[in-house]
Amino acid sequence: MNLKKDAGYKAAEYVKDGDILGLGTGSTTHYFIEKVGMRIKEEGINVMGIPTSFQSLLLAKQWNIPITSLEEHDIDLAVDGADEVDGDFNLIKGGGAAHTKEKIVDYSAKKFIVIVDESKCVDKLGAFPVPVEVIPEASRTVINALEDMGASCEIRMAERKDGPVITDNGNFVIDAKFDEIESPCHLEIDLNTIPGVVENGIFSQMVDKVIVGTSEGIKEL
Ligand SMILES: O=C[C@H](O)[C@H](O)[C@H](O)COP(=O)(O)O
Repeated sequence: MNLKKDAGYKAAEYVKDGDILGLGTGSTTHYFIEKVGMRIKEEGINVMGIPTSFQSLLLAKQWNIPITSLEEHDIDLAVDGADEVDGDFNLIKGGGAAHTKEKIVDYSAKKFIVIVDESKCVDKLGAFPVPVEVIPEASRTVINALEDMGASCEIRMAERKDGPVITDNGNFVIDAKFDEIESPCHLEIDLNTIPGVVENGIFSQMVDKVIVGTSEGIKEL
């Protein structure tokens, strides 16, 4: 049973001929991109993708999905994963450090579908730390500001490289753990007012549908 694959493949059913697609990042979106590639090959549908990361760019190229950009096109449908989803469709994203481009793409789409397995569904956001992308030179002052807001912070370290994770945009990521996130919408706005913050991983707007892979089958919320 592969719940991420179930959700990703289901979302690909919403792709229509001629669509411009926002291609999210991560292990769940992997299956969406794969299935879109299969539909291009088998059904001959005509779509183009706007990637949210080097990961989704490379995967899209592997599946022969034509690539375009926001300079050229508006997005009909964006499909993306999440690290947490609450009952009001607020999200935490950025477990793969891709949330800045994801937010640009997802928020600009006419329709935004989130795909997750059931482990990502929560009553309240916050067990997963909020990823905050920062200009490297601002790390210390941003951490000070985040701590003043009640978070405990860590600069995310790379696993197969010495030193910090460097995002696709050349920045650091601070993982900010808040005890409670009372208002995702306010926190999303407040975090972005700290000088040096590029973007944070709270997504409190724009989600049209959540597709959840569960052990009892697909649920569409
Ligand atoms: O930065 C990464 C993205 O926000 C991902 O969409 C998110 O972390 C979920 O990834 P996965 O589907 O691999 O759990």
